[in-house]
Amino acid sequence: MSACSPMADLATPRIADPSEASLVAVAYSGGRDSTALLHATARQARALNDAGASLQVLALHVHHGLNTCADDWLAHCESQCETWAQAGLPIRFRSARLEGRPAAGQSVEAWARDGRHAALAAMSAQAGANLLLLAHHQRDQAETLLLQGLRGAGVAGLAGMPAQQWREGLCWARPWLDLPREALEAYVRAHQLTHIDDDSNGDPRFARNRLRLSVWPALLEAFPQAEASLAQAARWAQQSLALQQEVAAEDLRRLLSINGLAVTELLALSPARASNALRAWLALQSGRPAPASLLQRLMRELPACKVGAWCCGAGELRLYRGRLQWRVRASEVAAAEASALTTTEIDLSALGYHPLPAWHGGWQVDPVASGGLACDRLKNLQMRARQGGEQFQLKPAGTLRSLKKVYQEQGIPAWQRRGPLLFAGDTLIFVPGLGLDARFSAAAGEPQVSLAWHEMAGDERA
Ligand SMILES: Nc1ncnc2c1ncn2[C@@H]1O[C@H](COP(=O)(O)OP(=O)(O)OP(=O)(O)O)[C@@H](O)[C@H]1O
Repeated sequence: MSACSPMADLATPRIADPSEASLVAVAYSGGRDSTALLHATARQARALNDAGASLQVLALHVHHGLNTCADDWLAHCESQCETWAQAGLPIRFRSARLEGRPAAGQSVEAWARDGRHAALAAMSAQAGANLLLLAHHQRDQAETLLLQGLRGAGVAGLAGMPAQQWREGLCWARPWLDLPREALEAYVRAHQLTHIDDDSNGDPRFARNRLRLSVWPALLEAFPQAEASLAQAARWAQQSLALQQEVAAEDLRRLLSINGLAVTELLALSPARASNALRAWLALQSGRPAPASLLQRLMRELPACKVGAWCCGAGELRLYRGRLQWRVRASEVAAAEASALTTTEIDLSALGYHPLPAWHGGWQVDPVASGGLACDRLKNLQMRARQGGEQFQLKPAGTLRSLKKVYQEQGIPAWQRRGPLLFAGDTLIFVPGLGLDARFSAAAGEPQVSLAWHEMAGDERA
């Protein structure tokens, strides 16, 4: 495969061979880079189809409704795809238009990015695509690292953009992240591709534009290797981030119980390791990175506290009997209860996070080696609110007991008993806070997954 082959090196647990995927989505803004990526992907799909595969490429365009030229860009993208399709490339086109405007004080860039991501995810899901390609390249990665550094980011920010990442059952992949911008320019020239030029790229109100226009030319002149070196620095940061996450997961396995995080044991760790574990736990609880100020405060105050409460997004942290617990605030719980009265049919067979805004949370599905739910049981499940009278078996050698009794025995506080229950038909199979009903634990060697219910923080629910 050539250096510009967009589907090279995209091996993932689910798509080991790209020819197995019948639909590959490409995020197509109409700009130079995504035009090149879409064209190269479609050409490669056609070559694979000639060799017997059956691949379709889905070009996904998002109309942000911000620029007066946005209608023209949409029309350009649609007509370009039509032209390519007529020339025999296996391309289909879809678009979505963002509604509303950024709120007063909200960053336009952040609003557009969040809306675009949601629209791309929704269009991919609707079409049945689980691989979405983005045209970021090495220069974008180098810029991201610089911008994050200038904001004072930690390792997670300095790691830049991942080459691939599963979110909500969709693999977001950047196959050209290691390619210099010049390689894409050369591809566009070689194939005489036409693309749009977004005039807002010259607007110095946006930090990335200021970096591109003023800083980058001077930087390159003084340090010609800057792009490759910064991208390499992001790769080292990605490795460090992975290591931090592994250490945090190991520590949390020891420190966590159903009653929360053991504070004495946490503080017995080195300060760096303790704040690493705390950061990971807070992010798991609230579904988003914890503010650095909260983390610093907790590290300072916890050693001197026996009881305490701290605000954390829409949630609240409580220290009680040596354990730190996180809970959604009472008003949020009431809203969640009100919306949780109906049965929701759900298919959890895709790995990753499945958001359920109406239930104010989502399911995280991860592969495990043992103690999980068999993969062939993940379709046709139902979520229901607790009605009373449910039966649950906690241990393999135990008996079926009333859920209420199991909650009491395990010391689960009332506010942790509100997550939705997961049923297969009439049988309760999973309870947030308690886990999987032991009768449904998959046999050793069987493909299986772990399930976890995460409540969303309030600002995620908007
Ligand atoms: N409006 C959009 N519709 C669909 N995908 C988009 C859109 N804007 C950006 N993307 C995707 O995100 C990637 C990075 O976005 P960025 O804003 O850096 O690109 P761009 O300058 O708009 O266009 P390009 O990267 O195509 O030159 C794009 O390469 C493309 O894959």
